[in-house]
Amino acid sequence: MTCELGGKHCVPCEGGIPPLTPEQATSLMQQLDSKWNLIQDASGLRAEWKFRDFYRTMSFVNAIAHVANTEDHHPDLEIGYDYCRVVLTTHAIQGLSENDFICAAKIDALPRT
Ligand SMILES: C[C@H](O)[C@H](O)[C@H]1CNC2=NC(N)=NC(=O)C2=N1
Repeated sequence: MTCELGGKHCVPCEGGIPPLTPEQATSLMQQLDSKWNLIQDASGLRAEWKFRDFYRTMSFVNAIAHVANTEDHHPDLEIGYDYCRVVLTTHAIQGLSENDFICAAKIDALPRT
């Protein structure tokens, strides 16, 4: 198995399912880059990237925006001159769903300069 998550697509989530348990989330973390960390109680996923300048930061941010719009699943982004912080959580269930891991895997696959 190379990356099962990266080949999947997000399924619209409007609630009605339980968030992933910490055990389920920890298991899925194995398919993501080691940059990603679980937020306490496995309520979200967080990662940070550093860049050489604002142009490179924004190129990456725009690529993330494309993933988010294509998958209809939207991370919280914090951006500065040379960094981008990403938090993924599924608002509708106030916790993690597989959608968060699918988006994270697709972000991992983006080219970075
Ligand atoms: C119907 C549609 O899938 C939902 O409104 C989506 C949009 N993007 C979303 N993004 C995130 N991060 N969490 C959500 O629950 C969410 N819901």
